[in-house]
Amino acid sequence: MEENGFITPTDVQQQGLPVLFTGCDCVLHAQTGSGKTLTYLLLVYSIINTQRHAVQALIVVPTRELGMQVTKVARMLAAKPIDTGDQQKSCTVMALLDGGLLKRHKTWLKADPPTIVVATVASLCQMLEKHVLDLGAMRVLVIDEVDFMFNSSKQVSSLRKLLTSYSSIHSRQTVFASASIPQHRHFLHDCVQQKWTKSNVVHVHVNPVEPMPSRLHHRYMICPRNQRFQAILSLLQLDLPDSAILFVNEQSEKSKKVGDMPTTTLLIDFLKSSHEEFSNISLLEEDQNFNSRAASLLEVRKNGCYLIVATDLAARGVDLPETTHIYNFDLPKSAVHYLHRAGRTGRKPFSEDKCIVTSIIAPEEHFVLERFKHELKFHCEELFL
Ligand SMILES: Nc1ncnc2c1ncn2[C@@H]1O[C@H](COP(=O)(O)OP(=O)(O)OP(=O)(O)O)[C@@H](O)[C@H]1O
Repeated sequence: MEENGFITPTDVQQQGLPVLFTGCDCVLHAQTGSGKTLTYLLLVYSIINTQRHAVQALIVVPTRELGMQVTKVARMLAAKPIDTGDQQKSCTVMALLDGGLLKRHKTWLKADPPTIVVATVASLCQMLEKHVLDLGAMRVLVIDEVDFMFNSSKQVSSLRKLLTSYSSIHSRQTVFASASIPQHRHFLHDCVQQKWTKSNVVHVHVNPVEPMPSRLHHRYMICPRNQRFQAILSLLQLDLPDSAILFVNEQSEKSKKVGDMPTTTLLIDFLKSSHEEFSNISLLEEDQNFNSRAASLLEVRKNGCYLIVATDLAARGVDLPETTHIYNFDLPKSAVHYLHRAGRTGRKPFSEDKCIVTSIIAPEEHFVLERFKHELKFHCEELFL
């Protein structure tokens, strides 16, 4: 840990690891940017046996981008071989993600199974149905962004199959993680009733009274919808953010059908034509192909200071710790979406930096923001430009 700059454990690591090391099933419920990834990876590295040639840990994530990020952290930790006395052997980590070349993975899984697999549900189930991936030796199963996984219809049936038929609660330690678990008591009841976890599952709920990091500073600006573009330009020129993510809602199927230009494109074109300082803007949205999504993230990570226009694809788990400002060009669909978008900033544990979240809202949306403020217990300062 120290070699990688992790000197002091975060709250979720301090509270979660002692529970995880007892072997208990666990729901890690802690704020965005609080170090949940490292918490479950430390558990994985504490129980895998690098002498065994079998998949011993499976980490399931909602998106390719989050999967690549978790794989990178896992490989960084695996880089230092674990000294097992007679010989040192480092473990291998496979990324089994949507958009990947599964043919190559099939060969790899048959020839020399990796110790750890990081997977999206669709790719994982393809390999399980083809009996290419064997979970017989799996000792820990992690479902990251668990609330999203159970609420997105595309993956919930495959997820339930994974939890109850492709593996059993008695042969594995199950870890769920998220910064948001709506109606968590109801969810924990379901975990036991549906046999997703053992009955003594532990809910590690860090900061139950503060759903979001206290160092986030929330603001809002009321303006008619037809003046939003000018409003975001004025905000950017006021703030001059080092690194910012501008969130817009995903284009509706109806809008696509009538051939409207997506808001992401309209916003990027407007900003680029308004000021040369906005010439370099990255895009991250579902409708891009995987390569252009990867290229955007690579560009952003390389530059260190960036302006990204993104949909909620970038709201879950993506870790860009340099992000200082978040702008909601469209108000998110729910308080949970607001929490995860806001959580893309304020991601440096132990930092005192103030990080700013600004929403541009139409007058008729004010009551929605009030509802988010109540649900997520935060104050929001009105901006007048
Ligand atoms: N003990 C630590 N000390 C310093 N930095 C840490 C520590 N643990 C994790 N971090 C860093 O904190 C940042 C956030 O960690 P991580 O992405 O795991 O958060 P998270 O809880 O998974 O957030 P989210 O809910 O948004 O997915 C990362 O850049 C990570 O490297």
